[in-house]
Amino acid sequence: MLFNEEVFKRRSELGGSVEVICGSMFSGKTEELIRRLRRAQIARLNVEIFKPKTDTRYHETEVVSHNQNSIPSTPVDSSSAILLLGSQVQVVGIDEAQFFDDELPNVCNILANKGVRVIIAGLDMDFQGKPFGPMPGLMAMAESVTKVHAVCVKCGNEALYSYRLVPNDAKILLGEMESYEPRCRHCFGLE
Ligand SMILES: Nc1ncnc2c1ncn2[C@@H]1O[C@H](COP(=O)(O)OP(=O)(O)O)[C@@H](O)[C@H]1O
Ligand SMILES: Cc1cn([C@H]2C[C@H](O)[C@@H](COP(=O)(O)O)O2)c(=O)[nH]c1=O
Ligand SMILES: [Zn+2]
Repeated sequence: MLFNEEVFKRRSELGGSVEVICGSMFSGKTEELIRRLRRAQIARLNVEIFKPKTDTRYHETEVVSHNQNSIPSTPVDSSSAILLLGSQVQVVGIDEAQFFDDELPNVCNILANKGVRVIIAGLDMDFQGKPFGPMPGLMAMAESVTKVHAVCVKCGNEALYSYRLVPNDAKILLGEMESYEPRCRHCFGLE
């Protein structure tokens, strides 16, 4: 292997990183993910985007924001599929990360150590305000964590919780405004 290829290989392996975008529903997580991924595509980097097969809310294959902004993605049923399909590219995007299995932090670590820039969006808390799936592990090992906020529908302050409007105790319940509304710390405690 020529010296410059070796240097490039080392430098590209050094270029890996994990970025997490988290917050409540309607806080702009998907919008920010799409923005960062579109910039990588403009920079002509090899980008692969994944979402959990369970997320069929707006579209079967596309990542879609509440503003109907969208970007093509590959639905997968496990984090190991991301490792398989994402290790030959420069940038990997993951939406709805809260729905993935607990192996996702390890998968993202392996990808970043191979030089991949990994950008992840997901709910940090569920409707009860509890940590959601692999999100705590992802936030712990990330170079950067960006917490975004929605507007509390009750009082207009910054919202960090997703209040469930319907009587259902299941942790996973797909939905949008008919089932959830963003609330601040004070209003989350109200009926
Ligand atoms: N209460 C709210 N606070 C902030 N944005 C809201 C609210 N309700 C609806 N939105 C819309 O949701 C968009 C964010 O959508 P999206 O990025 O898909 O959010 P997330 O992925 O965090 O659920 C905002 O740009 C805004 O147009
Ligand atoms: C709080 C909460 C949400 N969900 C579901 C509802 C939506 O389908 C997604 C989150 O979507 P968004 O991109 O953040 O708007 O997750 C859930 O299943 N369980 C919950 O506790
Ligand atoms: Zn409030």
